[in-house]
Amino acid sequence: MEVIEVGNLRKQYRDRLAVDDVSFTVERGEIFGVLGPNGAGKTTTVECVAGLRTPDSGTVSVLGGLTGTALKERLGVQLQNSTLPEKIKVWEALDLYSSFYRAPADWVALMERLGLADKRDTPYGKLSGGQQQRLSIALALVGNPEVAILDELTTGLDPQARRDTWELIEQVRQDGVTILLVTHFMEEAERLCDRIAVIDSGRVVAVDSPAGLITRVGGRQTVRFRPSRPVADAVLEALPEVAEVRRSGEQLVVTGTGDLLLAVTTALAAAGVTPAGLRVEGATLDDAFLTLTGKKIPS
Ligand SMILES: Nc1ncnc2c1ncn2[C@@H]1O[C@H](COP(=O)(O)OP(=O)(O)OP(=O)(O)O)[C@@H](O)[C@H]1O
Repeated sequence: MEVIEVGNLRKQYRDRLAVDDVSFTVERGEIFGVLGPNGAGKTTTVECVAGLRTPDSGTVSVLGGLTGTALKERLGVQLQNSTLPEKIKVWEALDLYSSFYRAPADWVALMERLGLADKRDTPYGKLSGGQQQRLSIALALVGNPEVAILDELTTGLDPQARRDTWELIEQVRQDGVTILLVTHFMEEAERLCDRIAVIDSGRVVAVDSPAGLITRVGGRQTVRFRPSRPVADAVLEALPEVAEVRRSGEQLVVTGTGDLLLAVTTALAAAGVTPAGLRVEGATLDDAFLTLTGKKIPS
């Protein structure tokens, strides 16, 4: 069953077209990712889904078309740059937010799950960036939502806190919550998302599983090595298997398809070059993203 349906969404801010034409559906129990470069229109899209912005045209339906209070009861939202009053304490924020819902979660348990128990009496303004982020996730989940919208979930968290948050989100999904996740991080998208909409310049360029997106790159591989002596790019570029030759420090990075490794090593042997530290890598979600959008997301 579809929990979120977005059809031909369009949103303009004055002279800036933020969302041009975005359509996707999210199934119950899914973690659905919205991935795209800066300014692609991800936040605007999910704000429209959350009912916080009115689209200029197109349709948005959440949980069969709920609106107003009925929707707020069943939807949890964590938005980028949402701030709380400096002086509100962690427990006060959780207690206050839980009072907005008829059947809230146990906020004490949630506070513990997010590693905030020892910050219970700390004012929001005195929390670190990562702790503020974790509190905002807790506040999105305190209403026991059926659908959670999480925008840049782990931005600002250190690697350990990021991994802990991913585990938490996996647990939340196991509880049956449908999650719409905006992210910049390929690793996060690959680890968490069942399906991903890749958005670029306000349009959906692909919707697929992470593996499906990678397959679209068409078996692209990368061979890396340090040549024992200088070798001209043209030697490798002449091979039909080779699409691109780059240099990264002392390393040569050769991208291509087919039996790339054999073609490259044979050509190097013919040129009297030994490849040191030879590594072969398959396509990644980064490659798929680059192919689909022509842009690279900084990690
Ligand atoms: N309130 C606003 N008023 C005017 N322009 C806006 C507003 N909000 C966003 N924009 C512009 O609309 C475009 C899409 O922004 P949006 O925040 O939706 O993209 P995004 O993909 O979430 O980007 P980021 O990853 O940088 O958050 C951008 O060019 C942005 O500058």
